[in-house]
Amino acid sequence: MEDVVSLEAGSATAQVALYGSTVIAWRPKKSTESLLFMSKKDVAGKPYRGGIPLVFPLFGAVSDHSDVPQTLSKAPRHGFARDRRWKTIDFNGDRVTMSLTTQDYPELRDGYPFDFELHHSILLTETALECTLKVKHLSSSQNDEMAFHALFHNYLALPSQSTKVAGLQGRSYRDKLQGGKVLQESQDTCSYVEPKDSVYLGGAPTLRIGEAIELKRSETLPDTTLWNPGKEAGDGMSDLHNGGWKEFVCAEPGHVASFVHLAKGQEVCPPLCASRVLLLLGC
Ligand SMILES: O=P(O)(O)OC[C@H]1O[C@H](O)[C@H](O)[C@@H](O)[C@@H]1O
Repeated sequence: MEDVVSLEAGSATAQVALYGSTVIAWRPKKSTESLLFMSKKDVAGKPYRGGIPLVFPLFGAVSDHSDVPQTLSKAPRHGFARDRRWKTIDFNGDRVTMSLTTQDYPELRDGYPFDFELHHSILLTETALECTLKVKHLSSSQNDEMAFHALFHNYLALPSQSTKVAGLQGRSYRDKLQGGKVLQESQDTCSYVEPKDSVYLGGAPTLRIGEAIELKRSETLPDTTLWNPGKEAGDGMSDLHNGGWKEFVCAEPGHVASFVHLAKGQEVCPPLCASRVLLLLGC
């Protein structure tokens, strides 16, 4: 089985790695390069530092949250979906669906006592990339309610020093660099000039990132994290090339400010978590 699935739609292309079901490249029509940042440094055994890693079932570290249920108390940082090999269950040229299940990985139940299925579908069109994550809590679980966070960790190949994000004015946000202090966004655009690590609660369903990218998200993804490590932390990251922090901004739609509680046997779709990223200009 190939490690990477290639998608094509007219002259647009995308690549999805089985490792983490990570979209590692996305080139819409008329674009000569991928619009997704990818680090030039590869550290074996670590998730991709770039593309669109998936965060599930915990965002950040256990210590970042005051409401972590017992069932998530052993979850690794950003969960386990981004560093497991997923399985391709459907492929059709411009669309692929991959799965991660406790049937394939029974050992996941040791730290997260649920039976579940994750299905991640990626659809490419000439101008857009649409990612949909479906979460199913199977009735064979020991526990009645499965708690989780989910997030699409989009690394967009845009200059961190000049890119602005529109659509978050007036929203509350948790500034993770100030211990989670809740502030209100007064600016009509947000920038990444300083280190940035903020979880915005709500906001317009479509965010404009820079000049050319629109990020659309479903109602099931109410939060958006904006992150760039800045120079000091960025240059200290073992999996990021020197100066790499200047080459990306992360705009991450998710359900991470609180936990989703999914009853046993219940499937929330369509879709529980859907993130749509599309090229607005230049096509
Ligand atoms: O280094 P990672 O585990 O991939 O996390 C990278 C970043 O992800 C998110 O954006 C978080 O809000 C940040 O706090 C974190 O630093």
